[in-house]
Amino acid sequence: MNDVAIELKGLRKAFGATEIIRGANLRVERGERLALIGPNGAGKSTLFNLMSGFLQPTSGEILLNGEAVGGLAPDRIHHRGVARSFQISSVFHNLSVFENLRVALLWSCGHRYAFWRRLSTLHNVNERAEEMLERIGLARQRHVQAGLLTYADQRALEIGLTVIGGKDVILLDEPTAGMSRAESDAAVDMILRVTEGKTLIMVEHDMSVVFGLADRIAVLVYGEVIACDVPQSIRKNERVRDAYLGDHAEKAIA
Ligand SMILES: Nc1ncnc2c1ncn2[C@@H]1O[C@H](COP(=O)(O)OP(=O)(O)OP(=O)(O)O)[C@@H](O)[C@H]1O
Repeated sequence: MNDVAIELKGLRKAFGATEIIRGANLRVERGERLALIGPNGAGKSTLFNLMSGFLQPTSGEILLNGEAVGGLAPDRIHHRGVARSFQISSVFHNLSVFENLRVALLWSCGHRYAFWRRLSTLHNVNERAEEMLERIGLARQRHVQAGLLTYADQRALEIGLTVIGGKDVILLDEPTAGMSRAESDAAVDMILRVTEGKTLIMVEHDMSVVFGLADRIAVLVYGEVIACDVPQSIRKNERVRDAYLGDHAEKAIA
């Protein structure tokens, strides 16, 4: 059994004449939680888009469980076990929290959502949606229209929608962006709970979230992974401090 869930080898992506990802190498082990950090414009979202099929690499390889997936369409990569969230909300605002979870689950299993179909008749769907409601802490809001949830609860729902399909590799793009300190702390606990046993790759700017969640941290600077290591080593890494962490590191150590 291959212990590497996802691997990038010499990955490059150019937009016109501008190369944004410049030979990125990364190995993410099965079941590990990896935070991807780096300055604005370093190429973190671009790397996510490449890993999830929303962009095609210019060259280099993306291996999922040892098999090349670079260039496959997003639905094919999803089918092979990768689920991603977006910075922009993917929640259906007019549907209830519970209904959102059921739709996401059906879509992930390859069913088309039909409003006239009695979803309750579909095997297992209600049970799994119930379970996810509990895990994301929204059981009491199950009948609330998703658009009426607080911002933090909408982000929690979004994570539930990403994870509910049962994929093994979860990509979260800035899951705590825009949250208060208390909301971010609660989100960290929730993310730890819902991604247990899965491979998690997360883009995040908030260093207390990064240091609270990650087994390892990969630092992307100008389209290259300049370091990938356990948090204690990243804190001490001179190159990382110079290129990015600076003051962040001092705060993270505290
Ligand atoms: N489709 C595109 N066409 C042209 N340039 C692009 C495209 N997508 C991203 N870029 C450029 O690539 C660079 C990296 O962008 P990206 O969003 O990946 O960075 P990031 O590390 O996620 O930044 P941030 O932390 O600010 O979200 C930026 O200069 C951006 O303008």
